[in-house]
Amino acid sequence: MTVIATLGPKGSDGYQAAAQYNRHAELALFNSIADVMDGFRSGQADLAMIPVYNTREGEVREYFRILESLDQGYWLDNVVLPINLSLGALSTDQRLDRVRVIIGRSTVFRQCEEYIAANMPQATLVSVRDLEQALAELLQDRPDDHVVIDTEQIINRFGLNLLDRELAPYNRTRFAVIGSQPGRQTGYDATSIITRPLADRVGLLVDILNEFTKRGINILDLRSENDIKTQKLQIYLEVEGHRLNPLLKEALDQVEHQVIQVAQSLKILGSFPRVDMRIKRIRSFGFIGSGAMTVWFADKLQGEGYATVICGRSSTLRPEEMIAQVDVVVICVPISVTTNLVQRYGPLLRDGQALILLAGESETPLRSALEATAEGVEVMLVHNLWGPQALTMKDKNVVVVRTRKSGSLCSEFESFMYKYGAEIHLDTPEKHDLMMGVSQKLPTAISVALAMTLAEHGIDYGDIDSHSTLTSLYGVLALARVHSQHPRTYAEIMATSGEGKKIVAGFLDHLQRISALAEQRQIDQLAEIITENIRAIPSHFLKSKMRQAQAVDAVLSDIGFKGD
Ligand SMILES: NC(=O)C1=CN([C@@H]2O[C@H](COP(=O)(O)OP(=O)(O)OC[C@H]3O[C@@H](n4cnc5c(N)ncnc54)[C@H](O)[C@@H]3O)[C@@H](O)[C@H]2O)C=CC1
Ligand SMILES: O=C(O)C(=O)Cc1ccc(O)cc1
Repeated sequence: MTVIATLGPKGSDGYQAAAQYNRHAELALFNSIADVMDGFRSGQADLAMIPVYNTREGEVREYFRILESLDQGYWLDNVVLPINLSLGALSTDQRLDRVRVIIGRSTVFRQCEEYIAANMPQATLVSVRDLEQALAELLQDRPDDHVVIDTEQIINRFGLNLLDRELAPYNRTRFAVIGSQPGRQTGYDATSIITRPLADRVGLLVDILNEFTKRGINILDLRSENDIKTQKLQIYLEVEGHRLNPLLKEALDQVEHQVIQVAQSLKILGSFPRVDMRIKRIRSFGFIGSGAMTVWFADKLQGEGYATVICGRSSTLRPEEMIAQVDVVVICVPISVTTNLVQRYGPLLRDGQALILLAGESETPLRSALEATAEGVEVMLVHNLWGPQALTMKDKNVVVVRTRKSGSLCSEFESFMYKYGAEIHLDTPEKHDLMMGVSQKLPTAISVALAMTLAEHGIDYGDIDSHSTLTSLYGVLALARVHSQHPRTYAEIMATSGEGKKIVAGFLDHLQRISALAEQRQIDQLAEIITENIRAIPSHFLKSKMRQAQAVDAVLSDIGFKGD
């Protein structure tokens, strides 16, 4: 039978946490965290349960030092226990203003500070290590001005009268479960790490955090302490992901060898299923479409603890069945079939579900989604401006088009993207499509037309680099990007409808006019057009983009980036 070492006595919060973790386990009860750990180390118990954080007290200070010396154990799980503290007395008519002594454990006193100050400010607090023994003595001596604070179970177990309940509301304690085997990977994990005492170094903390941030790894907790003897800084971190996750391994490796630059300066305390204090309304996402972007988002959502189901054209699970099972339906198919599928599947959603469109076009698909779904169905469009090859969404743009039917489920999806660092921009459907005319339809059309022109005139691509100016390189880079990815993605982009169409149409008119003026050698007029353009472009925009262009020039002229 499993034996768990935990804080006693029977009925206390430590006892309840261990019983909640494994109700069949035998519990070995101790009076201090250090004794609990000694019990585990000496082999008296298979697991140890120690309090690490309380919503009212903050961190439990001893645990930092205890964990630092954790040499033969792993932090492998957690228990979050609501703590309900009650007041017990020997008589039922005990008046609170006559109480002289309150008996309890020190942590309980800290949690009930406000209650004691408000109701028994005159009382002396007697903090005991061994509550069991203190209560036995109380029952023997029976002083009429003593009361006890602890859980209701303890008050009842010692036959005391319950005077008041819930002395400290919103009181929850997180306990760490320590075992001798590392925790298994569940896909929704966190890892806790502590550093050895660190030598002073400018920017150390920022540089450590940056290794996680640039890999899109969320930091859940950060604390620091000064080592008692050396007064050097020690940092405790809890980050999302399992210690076997390649990105996390890479980040930890960089922190140890590139940032701190001291071997063995990090100690991984363990990986465990993530403790979720936030309230989530969405449990599951169902995707219609099983392409690259679906796989990308489903993977990230799973990492956030959501269940995901994917329906492709050839999967056995049909969208009709899937829709009935999930909270949020995501349609992520080529732009040209999005509206069709919205019309087909939108009516199957019921009130309380959400339909999220992941697509590069907004006006027509959203209008159909609003028409096709019942009044109580949430509707929103998300257009991520990165491709499926992106490692993370950190600092990448995403356009979110909310509708009058976007509610809390849609907000939860937005929060998920916010959490992982996406730059969220809210647009109307028309604004989205207009701006995609500028950033997608037109540049793609130009790149495609340029490649066709080069082919038509038999231009040798080997001559491009040797004859390019700094300015002409940009167009060639766009050409390369468009022709290095899935042709269908860019064909779909060129064929989108909505406000963006007028950008391509306007461009063609102006190109023709410029081309005619050039043909007629109207140099003054052409220069006048450019001057007018300069007046229309905000000067701060021009300046800032020119600075960026020069930074790109510097990279491109670097020997490693010169074309070969
Ligand atoms: N690939 C990219 O770089 C980006 C794509 N997007 C958007 O994501 C959406 C999906 O794009 P990808 O995943 O890249 O496409 P994809 O071509 O990789 O996958 C599309 C999926 O839709 C399915 N599909 C095609 N026609 C269908 C039909 N008639 N009925 C049912 N399913 C059908 C295909 O079987 C495939 O599973 C598009 O709306 C696109 O605008 C957004 C940003 C970037
Ligand atoms: O990676 C790139 O350059 C892209 O342009 C990716 C991309 C493709 C399609 C979209 O709708 C949004 C972004």
